[in-house]
Amino acid sequence: MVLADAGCEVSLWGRRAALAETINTTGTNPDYLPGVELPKGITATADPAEAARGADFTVLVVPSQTLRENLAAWKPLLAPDTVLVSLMKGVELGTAERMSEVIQEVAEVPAERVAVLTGPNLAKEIAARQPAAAVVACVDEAVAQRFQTACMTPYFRPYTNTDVVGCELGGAVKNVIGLAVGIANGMGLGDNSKATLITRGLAETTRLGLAMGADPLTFSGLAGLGDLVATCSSPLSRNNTFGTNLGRGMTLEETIAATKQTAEGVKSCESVLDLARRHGVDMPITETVVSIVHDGKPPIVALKELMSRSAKAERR
Ligand SMILES: NC(=O)c1ccc[n+]([C@@H]2O[C@H](COP(=O)([O-])OP(=O)(O)OC[C@H]3O[C@@H](n4cnc5c(N)ncnc54)[C@H](O)[C@@H]3O)[C@@H](O)[C@H]2O)c1
Ligand SMILES: O=P(O)(O)OC[C@H](O)CO
Repeated sequence: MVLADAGCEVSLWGRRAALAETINTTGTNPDYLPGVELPKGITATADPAEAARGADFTVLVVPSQTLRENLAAWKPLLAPDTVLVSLMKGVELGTAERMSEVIQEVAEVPAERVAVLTGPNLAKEIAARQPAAAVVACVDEAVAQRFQTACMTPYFRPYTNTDVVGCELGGAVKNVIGLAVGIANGMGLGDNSKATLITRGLAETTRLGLAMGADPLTFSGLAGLGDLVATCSSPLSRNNTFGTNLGRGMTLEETIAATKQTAEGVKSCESVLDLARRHGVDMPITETVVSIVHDGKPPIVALKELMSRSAKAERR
């Protein structure tokens, strides 16, 4: 929608031919954005070759854990010199790779051909054309500027950044902190507790970023604090809602069954913890989320353990 509103010709791929046909004939996507009229200039197709043909930008947005498999199939179809843009906010399980790393590896393209769009961008609010800002990150600033121009509209304001590592970590770790805040919310905890999780969550994100060569200032920007605030305060966030259901006492199976869309933090909390361990970084909130979501630790027990850690200085 944003690209079409910005004047681009958009070819949208989806797995289901019937849904692509509905989008083309009704100008709406009733399964994902009911009641929203899509702009002219979007053509949907279930044929990836048709979607990829001649594209200046190939925008990738599937669940993070399926990207490698999807992109391997699409690689022969990509237009020469196309810039691959990731909208995904996850870290791959097993490899602990960021999405731009998976893209470079699978598509065999240099970092200069890969950009990331991230920031406080809850889909339903964007679809309602409510004002929002975002970050386009690429190691090549000129490439980031090209995509910035391609997606700038009166309601969508993208900034550029060359710190791809920081921008991607901000997007992936905020989902884990969103789960933690949701759990606190579901347990009936108040705003002091949630503000503590957000602030200390940002501290552990920044520690990981520093260890991985990111610019610490990125984390006080849209990809860090901005997205953290949106995710941790909105019931529209799938990660936040997932955590709230767990905190209210639903089992993991019940919570998964109640979640219709992708809550990236559920899988990425494990890969973020993997990254932290590889880089020797302490991420106690992430560790707590993993223990609740994957090891079945009752939230009340995990909370007690988190609060009884040894005393520390705020900044180390
Ligand atoms: N929805 C948002 O507000 C939002 C905002 C910014 C970024 N993102 C990111 O976008 C990514 C995707 O999330 P989403 O909101 O689109 O999720 P979603 O669950 O709404 O949609 C995922 C889409 O991927 C398809 N899909 C599922 N498995 C697939 C597979 N194996 N191969 C191909 N397609 C598959 C689904 O059919 C669906 O159309 C995530 O990384 C998320 O963090 C989402
Ligand atoms: O619904 P969530 O939790 O995946 O969050 C959506 C976006 O990432 C918010 O910027």
